[in-house]
Amino acid sequence: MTDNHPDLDQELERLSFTKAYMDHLITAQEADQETLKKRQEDTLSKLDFKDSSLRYQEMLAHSNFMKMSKDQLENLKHLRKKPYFARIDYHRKEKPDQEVFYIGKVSLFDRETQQPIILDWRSPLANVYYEGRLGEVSYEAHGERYEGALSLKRQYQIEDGELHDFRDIDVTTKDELLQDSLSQNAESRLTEIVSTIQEEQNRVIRADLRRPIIVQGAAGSGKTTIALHRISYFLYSMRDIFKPEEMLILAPNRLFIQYISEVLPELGVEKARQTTFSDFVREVTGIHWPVDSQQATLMKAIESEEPQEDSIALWMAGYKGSKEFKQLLDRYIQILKKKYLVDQDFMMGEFKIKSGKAIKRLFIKEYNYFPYEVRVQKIKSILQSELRRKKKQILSKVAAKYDQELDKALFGMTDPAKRKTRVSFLITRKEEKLNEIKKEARTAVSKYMKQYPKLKLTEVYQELFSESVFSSLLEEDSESIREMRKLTSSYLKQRQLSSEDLAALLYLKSFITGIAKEDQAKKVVIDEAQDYSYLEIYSLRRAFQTDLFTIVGDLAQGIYRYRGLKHWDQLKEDVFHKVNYLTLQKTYRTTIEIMNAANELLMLMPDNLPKAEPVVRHGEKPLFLEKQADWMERFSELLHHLEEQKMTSYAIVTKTKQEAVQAAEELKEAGHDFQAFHEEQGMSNRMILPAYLAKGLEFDVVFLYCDQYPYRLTELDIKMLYVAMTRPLHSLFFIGNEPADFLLTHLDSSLYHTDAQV
Ligand SMILES: Nc1ncnc2c1ncn2[C@@H]1O[C@H](COP(=O)(O)OP(=O)(O)OP(=O)(O)O)[C@@H](O)[C@H]1O
Repeated sequence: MTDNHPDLDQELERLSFTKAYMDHLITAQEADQETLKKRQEDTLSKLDFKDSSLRYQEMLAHSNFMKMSKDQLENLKHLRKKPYFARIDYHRKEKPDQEVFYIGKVSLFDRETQQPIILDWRSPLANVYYEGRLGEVSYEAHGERYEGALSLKRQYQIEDGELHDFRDIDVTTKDELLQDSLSQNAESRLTEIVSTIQEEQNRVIRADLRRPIIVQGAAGSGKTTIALHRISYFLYSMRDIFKPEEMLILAPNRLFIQYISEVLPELGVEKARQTTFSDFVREVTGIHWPVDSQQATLMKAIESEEPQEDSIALWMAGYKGSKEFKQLLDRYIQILKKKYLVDQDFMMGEFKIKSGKAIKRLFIKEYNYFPYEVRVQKIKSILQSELRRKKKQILSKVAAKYDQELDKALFGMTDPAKRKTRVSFLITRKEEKLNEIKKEARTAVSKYMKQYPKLKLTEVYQELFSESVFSSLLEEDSESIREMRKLTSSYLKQRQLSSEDLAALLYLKSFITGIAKEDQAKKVVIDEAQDYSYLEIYSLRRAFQTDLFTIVGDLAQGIYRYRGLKHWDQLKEDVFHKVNYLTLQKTYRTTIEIMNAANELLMLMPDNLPKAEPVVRHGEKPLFLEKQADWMERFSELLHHLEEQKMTSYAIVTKTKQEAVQAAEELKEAGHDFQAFHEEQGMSNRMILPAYLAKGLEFDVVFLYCDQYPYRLTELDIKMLYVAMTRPLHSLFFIGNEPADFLLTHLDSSLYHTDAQV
């Protein structure tokens, strides 16, 4: 603690003042709660079964309000433990004096003076703290730029409402709070980092919210964390326009969703919808056929002896995510569209209500922006209302015509017998005619609408792969394409899908029916975006009709490269307009020693991928442990030693799923209980999982384990190894038969230890 700092008393006083103010608010809120509860009980006691639904609605509104203020109360109590984490002293040019601002997770205003007691970290002025060095600093708010001078940036460590420490940051001192935060242990969840957001990260969070953003960030550079903070910033800045439920977060798998979900309440974004691409498409299309996951395709390819280039499954996955396939779908969509081009006149009996030309025009031109089925519904309403309008006119016209004839007969015919017959004929005929018209009117619209097709998504997709349709759409032909058609066709016949079909289904659906209102998202965040195919992202963009995408990923970790994005230009050029492209090069997760080894591995890859720059934090070099007969004892010793060092979360990462299962059994026999991976089971502090599932996660200690499946010098294996090596925060071990199992022989031997050396 900074015991003899001249500002210590002032800081302690400030904290007490803030806490006292919060206490005052808490007491007031609690009293409000009591009153509300009483009122609710009162209403309830007076309620009887004859009461109107209005009364019930009133009660519901009441209880919602109670819940809201209960949440507010909980938040306030939680906040009291750490009301703020930083302070800035800022002198805005046009103000007479310098002002002091305390920055916290949410703002708090003095109710009487309206002065901020705490400034929200997302507020425009707080940007000065993240961006600014001491000296001249400006900030932008409500479209205006304010100039000023920053004379102090101070960070606080407050725990349970007690001030533990505070430090001033200027250009020369390193950000110690960041160092402290990084040396902590990994819980089985992601944490919130508002107090230590770095400049390059802040730029991503606050980048123009109305433009799509793509972030290429190194492993551990904070992409996931920053993407979530950007949503929080988005919701704060656009709170009048967007609701949290309108946000969609797409994560790579369910395990990952569990991993991020706990940080969401802290950031106020827990109501954002979180799902995977596969679950999302299945839900919006309502297709619940079994789907072969992309992991399954990857695993099969990894476990098989066949060279990956020869795998038809991988080739198919690549093709079905490609731009070529999208173009083929576009041609198919044109064929489907033709089915909707009805151009018959809309008649009610012999009366024309609307010309076929005008109806077709509505479909092609006026309603161009809507999906086909929506256009059809709109045409239906137009026809209904025109019919209603014209029916009246037609009925009175027809009636008038008969009345005229009647007049003629009554007053023009002299022979009474003939007149009688004629009049009675006309009266009956008039009645009949009017009834006929009314009857026609009742069914005219539905009869006309029958001309429009009723397309079923699965059937449409199946039809695409029929030989005649497919070959008519194809620009080039090849053996692989023909095989893909046949395989897909027979798969679909068995009512089965592979995950690569989902993007195409979503794409087709967006043209045919569109996405239901409740499934619409106004802002989309895609994590691990390198693993998405071109068509997956294109179909999402098309389905939501919005450009508000935050896309974060790392091409170096693109283990699904056969299907995923090869470079970001594909999205920048083709999918979005005016993309903001940013990079995150600094990496925060792991130590310099681990990152150096991982960086060197990257160099084995053909693409010229930029190395990640670790922030200054040292640790042990990775250690290779030979899997000899006594390896389990050595492993137990290591675990014991690491536990003494207070490491809490451990993962054993294998290359294949099969190896993970075998290793889990072997370890269990030796008394080490590591939870075998399972997407649904969630995170634990001792896990064993294949590399593809470890993507995005982190642990204090990682053991890369390899017995039967050594990593080969292929792009896919290098990337998987890279993903696995960048998971630990503190320590990395290789357990295998020889260093070559982990391609260590291709790295400089000074980058790692072997068991014999220690
Ligand atoms: N500014 C920061 N202050 C403190 N910790 C940070 C900061 N930025 C990132 N971290 C920490 O670094 C780790 C990596 O962050 P995150 O998982 O978001 O990175 P990522 O880029 O998504 O990683 P990967 O692509 O390897 O999965 C997390 O533990 C996160 O809390």
